[in-house]
Amino acid sequence: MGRLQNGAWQDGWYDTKSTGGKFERTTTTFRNWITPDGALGSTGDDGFPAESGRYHLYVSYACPWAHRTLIFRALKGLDNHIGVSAVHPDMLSDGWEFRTDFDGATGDRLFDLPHLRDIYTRADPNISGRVTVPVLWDKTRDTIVSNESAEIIRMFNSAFDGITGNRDDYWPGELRNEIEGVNARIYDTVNNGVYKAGFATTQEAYDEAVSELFDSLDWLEARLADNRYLMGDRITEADWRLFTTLIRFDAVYHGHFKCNRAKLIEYPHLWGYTRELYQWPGVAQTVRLDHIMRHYHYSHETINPHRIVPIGPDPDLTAPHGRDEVSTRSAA
Ligand SMILES: N[C@@H](CCC(=O)N[C@@H](CS)C(=O)NCC(=O)O)C(=O)O
Repeated sequence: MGRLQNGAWQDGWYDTKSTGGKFERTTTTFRNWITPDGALGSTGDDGFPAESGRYHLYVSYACPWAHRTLIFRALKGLDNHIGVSAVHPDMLSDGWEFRTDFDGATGDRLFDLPHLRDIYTRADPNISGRVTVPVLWDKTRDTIVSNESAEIIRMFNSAFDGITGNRDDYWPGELRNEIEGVNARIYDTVNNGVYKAGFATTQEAYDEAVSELFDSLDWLEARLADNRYLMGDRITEADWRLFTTLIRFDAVYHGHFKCNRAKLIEYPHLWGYTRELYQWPGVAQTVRLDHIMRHYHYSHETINPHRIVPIGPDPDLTAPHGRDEVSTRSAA
């Protein structure tokens, strides 16, 4: 793993020395927005109109942030409008690679380049920063629209509605304030919380992260006892953002990242909720536990130096979820 410095690749692991053993996620670089007519979005430049076949998504099936974008592509009927390339699950000294010797790793379907970093330097030859997935690429302007998953899912939520006719809304105006509050806690203590626990290099940093994580899982368990989804009876982006961490929890975060006060399957409401979301039309195809297991255990040499991929749990994600009863209860 490494980063680009003025367009040149430098190998190296995350620096936690300067932050007292804490893992701190850096901010993303490309922040343009696709809009229905190419008008300026919240940040970046204008000129990225929604068009079928114009944009391409680079993902890792292992990555929870990229996973969000794959889910929104499926939920919003964008499969025939936005192509996908999936990297190899091993992220080693060259960063994400387009090798194809793993089932589901497609290679770079646009340019046949060897590394994801080549996509970044194609967009900007002097770029500095981390080379992360997801990346949303614009074939017309030959550049990166965005590499921020939270914003890509909001583009997918509405920008292409005129093309697909799919008007399902996971970011409804009347719930936005509440969603932002819930997202903030889940991002900090759950989505990123598992990484803060797993990448901590001091006991104090680990203790703090893991205790905030399990406080939040207790809070979510209580919330989902009386609410079918985080916002009640309506599924929103907050649920999909939480789902990509929950679906990885017992497979990698519990063992590999030492988030082992409890397993997900020990929380009846969170576990039923995870199964319901997994069984949502189009979602199961976006979940690749083989990529997830391989990526984390094989790529993080500092945590797992022998790169042994454990046998892993094999929970029945297709078992009846029983969540319809929660809706009935809260509606009654
Ligand atoms: N803010 C980004 C974070 C994406 C991210 O951190 N992706 C990880 C994979 S799970 C990655 O590509 N890491 C490579 C690196 O940090 O060098 C987003 O949500 O889109």
